[in-house]
Amino acid sequence: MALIKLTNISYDYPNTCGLDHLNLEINTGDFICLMGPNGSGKSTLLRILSGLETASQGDYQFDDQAITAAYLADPQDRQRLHQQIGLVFQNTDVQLFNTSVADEVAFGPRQLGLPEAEIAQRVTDCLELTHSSELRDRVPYQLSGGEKKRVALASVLALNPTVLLLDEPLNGLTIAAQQQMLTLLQTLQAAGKTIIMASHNFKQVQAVEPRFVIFNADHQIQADLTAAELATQPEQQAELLTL
Ligand SMILES: Nc1ncnc2c1ncn2[C@@H]1O[C@H](COP(=O)(O)OP(=O)(O)OP(=O)(O)O)[C@@H](O)[C@H]1O
Repeated sequence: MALIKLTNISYDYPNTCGLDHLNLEINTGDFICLMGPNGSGKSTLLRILSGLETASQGDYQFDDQAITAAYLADPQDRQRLHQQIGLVFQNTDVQLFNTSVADEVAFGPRQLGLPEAEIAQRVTDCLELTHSSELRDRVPYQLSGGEKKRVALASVLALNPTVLLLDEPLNGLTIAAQQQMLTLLQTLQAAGKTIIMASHNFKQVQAVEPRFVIFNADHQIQADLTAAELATQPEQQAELLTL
């Protein structure tokens, strides 16, 4: 049974199409890389999966639960989904709003009402995991782009989600930091998490051998391939190198 099942999902913005009749199944432990041209719908899909938006049409099932506008309108149900699916935004500035990194990472667990000792442990663990321990007393707003990405990821991990959604997590990072981020995501996958990331960095991402879900400019899924399948398709690979 798939963890995530999208059936005929479309999303319409006021003047433009965001997604056009998507069908997609994602299993627990998958590592998926969403690729495609600018504006093809990758961020829109991540927003729908996270429950920030609901599809204009179609059916979204998460862990056998239909995620509908009515479901998301219920604060408890919405919180349950947000606990299970964490989104690291492309623009981390919209995600970071606390006055210290430690408070930023503690924010989600505090919202859940966890005991302070448990919160403190999660903050320490998630900062360590994201190589951000030395940032704990810094002001998030003043961090570098790469540091902000690590702290945003730590703050999402602090909720211990089953599924991690990341919108262009490699953007603005040095090659070394990109590799560090991918290694971390692989570690999380090995720990049982499901990883779904949007990226343009085919060369870097290729090394972690994800499943590639490739969009076309018409906001549809053009191909859904394992890394091994993609390796047998030089034309598709050449196209991904141009994104
Ligand atoms: N808030 C919005 N209002 C109107 N149209 C939008 C909005 N957000 C996205 N769109 C449009 O929806 C389509 C899909 O956009 P989306 O951001 O999902 O693409 P993307 O694949 O993530 O692009 P990129 O690679 O540039 O990040 C595009 O045509 C875009 O212009």
